[in-house]
Amino acid sequence: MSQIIRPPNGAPITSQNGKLVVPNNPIIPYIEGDGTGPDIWRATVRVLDAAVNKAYQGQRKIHWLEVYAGGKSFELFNTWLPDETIDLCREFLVSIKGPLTTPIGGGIRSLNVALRQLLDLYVCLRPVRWFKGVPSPVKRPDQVDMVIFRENTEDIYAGIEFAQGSDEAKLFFKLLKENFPKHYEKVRFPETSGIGIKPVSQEGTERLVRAAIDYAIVNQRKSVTIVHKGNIMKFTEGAFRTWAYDLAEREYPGQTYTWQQWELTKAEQGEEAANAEQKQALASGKILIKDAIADITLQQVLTRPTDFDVIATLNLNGDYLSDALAAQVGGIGIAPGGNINYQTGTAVFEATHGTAPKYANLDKVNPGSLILSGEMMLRYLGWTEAADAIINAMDATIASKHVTYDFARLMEGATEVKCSEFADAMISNM
Ligand SMILES: NC(=O)C1=CN([C@@H]2O[C@H](COP(=O)(O)OP(=O)(O)OC[C@H]3O[C@@H](n4cnc5c(N)ncnc54)[C@H](OP(=O)(O)O)[C@@H]3O)[C@@H](O)[C@H]2O)C=CC1
Ligand SMILES: O=C(O)CCC(=O)C(=O)O
Ligand SMILES: [Mg+2]
Repeated sequence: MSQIIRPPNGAPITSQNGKLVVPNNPIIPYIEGDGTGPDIWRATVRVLDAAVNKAYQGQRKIHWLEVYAGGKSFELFNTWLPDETIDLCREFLVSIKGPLTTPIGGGIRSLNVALRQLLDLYVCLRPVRWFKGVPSPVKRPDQVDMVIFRENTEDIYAGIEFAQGSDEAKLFFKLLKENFPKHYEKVRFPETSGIGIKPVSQEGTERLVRAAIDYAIVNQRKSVTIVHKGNIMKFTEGAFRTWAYDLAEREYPGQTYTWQQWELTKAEQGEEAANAEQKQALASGKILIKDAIADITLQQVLTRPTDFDVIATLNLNGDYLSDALAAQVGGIGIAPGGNINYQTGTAVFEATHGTAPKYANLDKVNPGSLILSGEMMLRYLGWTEAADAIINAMDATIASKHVTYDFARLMEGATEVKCSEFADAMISNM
């Protein structure tokens, strides 16, 4: 690739003793993205620059560096994800991206997933909160205030899959037949099966759960719910639950109380004693670590949202849950996220939604998710005043009912604005 010109007046963000060191002129790589990516990026970058300028009056400024992935990269360099992009994201630590297309059923594997795996961004952090006035399908969207910690490097997304009839699938089934005959018997139609493998490790689980508990402590949250399908997938999702509980009890005995402890006390001393122990632990300010099976979770986040606060879950569950929860607070147009490695500091911020290809280049979709991902990025840098300016402008713009099509179609008395006009409105509301 190497046509990349580094901004001459910018400086890199670095990390020292696990803390980010952010200069006033950081270089931040960005990937425009496919489909609606360029539209929402153009809107977002203006809002982010305006917020930084408003907050710091020219004392601080982001120096943007375009790096390439997806369709634009393929057109320019004949490669979907150049090594240089990964190297630059690693070098400059913090970046932001638009969505990238992944073909279904064949073709290239997900570039989004590849970025997360190559940079080892083990947390996909997706906060879900409601902005006053946003149309929602539920009666009390204001009760939704959850933060999803989705494991981002393992599970079925590891990409160990063998296509039906391929040499790999044949070899794999031979291995299964010869070494694990009882398991092989369970594959109902081996000749016509594709196969996928789901690795879930103790290390991967622990670093994710540690990040979720640390977040809960710092942000004074009440609970962390471990969401899993451990009744069915005992040694992956079930183990995730056990490792999560064990980690909380081992590393955070002074700050957490777990349902696993409750079970133990109940077995040894009876339910009343267990209830009293939990009550006392929570009264003393400890965070409750509990768990829920993934299917019922999808119902209960709707029916009793106040039971959920921080959620720690596996990759696939987290993918489903984040889109479902986004719907409760107004949809995927306002669902931000960040992919983070808290050990190295490396992070790539991105919206929860995809490329929404039918709206590409129409200047139509809601840039809110990417703007709020940028807001998360600014907060991550410690640029709190600029992040607050974005939240305030988002509140004011929604309150003025100047909104993109997705909100306008459900909001009484709204004026539908284009993607770029929503950004204009936010900037004028700063
Ligand atoms: N991290 C990433 O880069 C991700 C990439 N993808 C990829 O994106 C592609 C398309 O995926 P798809 O499943 O269609 O999901 P998308 O999220 O791209 O779009 C689904 C629908 O969500 C709504 N939507 C999406 N973005 C916005 C927005 N900014 N404002 C308002 N509404 C929005 C639209 O709904 P409506 O039609 O009701 O207006 C749209 O039709 C696939 O290739 C997929 O792999 C998917 C998810 C994440
Ligand atoms: O990589 C993709 O195309 C989809 C990813 C996705 O849906 C997500 O991360 O939420
Ligand atoms: Mg998704």
